[in-house]
Amino acid sequence: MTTGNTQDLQDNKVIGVLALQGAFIEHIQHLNCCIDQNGYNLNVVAVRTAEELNHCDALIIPGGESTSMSLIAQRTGMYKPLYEFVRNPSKAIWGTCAGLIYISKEVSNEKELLKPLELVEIKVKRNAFGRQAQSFIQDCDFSDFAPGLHDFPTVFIRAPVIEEILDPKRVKPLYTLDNGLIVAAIQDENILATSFHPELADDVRFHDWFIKRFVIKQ
Ligand SMILES: NC(=O)CC[C@H](N)C(=O)O
Repeated sequence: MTTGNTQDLQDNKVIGVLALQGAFIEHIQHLNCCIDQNGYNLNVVAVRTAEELNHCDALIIPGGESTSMSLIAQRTGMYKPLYEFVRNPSKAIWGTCAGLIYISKEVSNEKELLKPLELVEIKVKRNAFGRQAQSFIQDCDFSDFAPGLHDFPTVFIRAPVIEEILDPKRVKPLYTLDNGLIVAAIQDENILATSFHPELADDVRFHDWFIKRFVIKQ
């Protein structure tokens, strides 16, 4: 019998972090910190194989280099398992930076060799702020969609932006910078895309919001 309490909702759910390339260790560390701080009954695993993927209830695709991530996925036979997994509406999916690019439907530039999962109905522009030297951190107030998430130190490293929402019925923008660039969006109720790297901030509140909103659905 489910009492409907948080414990039942958590019951050993597994959050996978795609570990083919990029900042997957930092995501794992942030998630485990949230689990330690809140006593969530959750597990976090690095995902490199279809077998590991199949045990997951959620998948985070980290920042890094999307062309490399894409080539490694193809060469390791992970493209098809990932393509199918992310289309399961019972799974929570979160792409950060290169991960946002990798789950997008269309990429408007630097798309040679890139084979995205074409999940999220958006067109993205890679390296939209310029090169590494133009990377930046700014405090953002995400409290409109994430209660209490004020003044979050938001890290943009050679970040993409969402140039166009291809299906506004399914995709809603969550955050737009003062210059009008969309840097966070949600598709349906289970897919999150962010241009920035919460895993590189010395602050786990964004990951805790992801766990509550997308995984245990508190
Ligand atoms: N920090 C990042 O993930 C950068 C993304 C990278 N510039 C790309 O286009 O794939």
